[in-house]
This record gives sequence, structure tokens and C-alpha cells, in this order.
Amino acid sequence: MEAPNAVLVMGVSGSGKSTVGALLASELGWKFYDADDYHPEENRMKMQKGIPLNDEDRIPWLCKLHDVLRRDVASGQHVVLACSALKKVYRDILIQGKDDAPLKCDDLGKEEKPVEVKLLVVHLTGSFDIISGRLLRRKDHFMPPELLQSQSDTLETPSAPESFIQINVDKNLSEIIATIMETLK
Ligand SMILES: Nc1ncnc2c1ncn2[C@@H]1O[C@H](COP(=O)(O)OP(=O)(O)O)[C@@H](O)[C@H]1O
Ligand SMILES: O=C(O)[C@H](O)[C@@H](O)[C@H](O)[C@H](O)COP(=O)(O)O
Repeated sequence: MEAPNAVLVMGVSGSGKSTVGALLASELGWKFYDADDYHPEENRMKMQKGIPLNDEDRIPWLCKLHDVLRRDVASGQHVVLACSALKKVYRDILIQGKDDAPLKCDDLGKEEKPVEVKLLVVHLTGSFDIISGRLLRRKDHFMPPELLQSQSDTLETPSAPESFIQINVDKNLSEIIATIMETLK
């Protein structure tokens, strides 16, 4: 792959996306976005009540995130995005927006010039028990640990031709960051 201009740190809730994404962005000097900050209130409320999101809830949110990536990349900014992006089609929307992706959303604006989001996908993967333990210990977060099962059921692990690496969450944070930095070299 050509040098990426964006890194997606993805995985189920509690896999470490926000923690790893923020550290990575700081190490690289790239801009950091946490997709949790872009959920509309309805999505947050739904998750808070223990109801998993569906495609209809997620697609407008992913379109918005695509717009953010596209805008930054167009201006020469490199970005790190922490986002669950559990299905392949969700990752397609992050890269291409809705027009080239099989699923639809309504609110994508017109592209003014062709801009390519060249995404390296970093999938944080690990045992249900480790991740669930971390969720149970995590405080002050809207996402209930009970939703982990549905997140795992929904997950479509990245595969070729996606440009991706997988890193096990049993590694410590500095090892995880070092692995990503090595891949980006
Ligand atoms: N590699 C790691 N080793 C140990 N603890 C971690 C690691 N990555 C994340 N954590 C901890 O696990 C919890 C979940 O991480 P978080 O970044 O909130 O995950 P996510 O954004 O995927 O939901 C947090 O309390 C975080 O400090
Ligand atoms: O697609 C989804 O169902 C949500 O984006 C979900 O995957 C995400 O994990 C929540 O926003 C909770 O936030 P944390 O991932 O930080 O637990």
C-alpha cells in the first residue's frame, strides 16, 4: 500500500481503541478523532440502555466520520481515528463515503475534488475474558459491558484486500504502539 494518510484503530468495545488511538496520534503528531464523540444523542441513549446499534443507527454516523477524514486528508492533514467499525461495509464507508459502498446514507455532501483516504486498519483483538474484564473495571463510560457479546457477534475481522494489521490486546500499550509505528515505517 502507498503510505497511509489515516489510521483506523478498530475493535469491539473495551479493546483499547481510544487509549491506543490517542497515544498513537500523539506519537505520530497526527490529529486524533474518537468516533464516540460523534454519536448522536439517540445512539448514546440506546447503548446506555443496553440496546445494540444497528446499521440504520451507524451509517449516518460513519458518513459523518468519512466527511471528517476526507476533509482533513484533503488539506494534507494525517489522522488517527478510533472507531469500532465492526463490519467491512462500515470500513468501506469510512474510506469511500456512501456512494461507492453497498449501504446507503442520506447526508453526504458533494465531493469538490477527488481525495483518497488511504487507510491502515489496526484491529485490536483479544479474548472475550480479557476485554470483558477491562470493561467491568472501566469507570464513567456510557457503554455497558453487557453489550460486548453483541459487538463480538457483529465483528467482521478485516481481511485482504483491506490493508490491515491485527494486534492482540494482551500486549502492553508501548508494545502495541511500537508495532504500529514499525508498520508505518
Ligand atoms: N493494552 C492495554 N493493556 C492494559 N489495559 C488497557 C490496554 N488498552 C486499553 N486498556 C484499558 O482498557 C480499558 C478499555 O480501553 P478503551 O481505550 O476505553 O477501549 P475502547 O475505546 O476500545 O472501548 C481502559 O480502561 C484502558 O485503560
Ligand atoms: O458501533 C457501535 O456499536 C459503537 O460505536 C460501539 O462499538 C462503541 O464501542 C461505543 O461507542 C462504545 O464506546 P467504546 O468502544 O469506547 O466502548
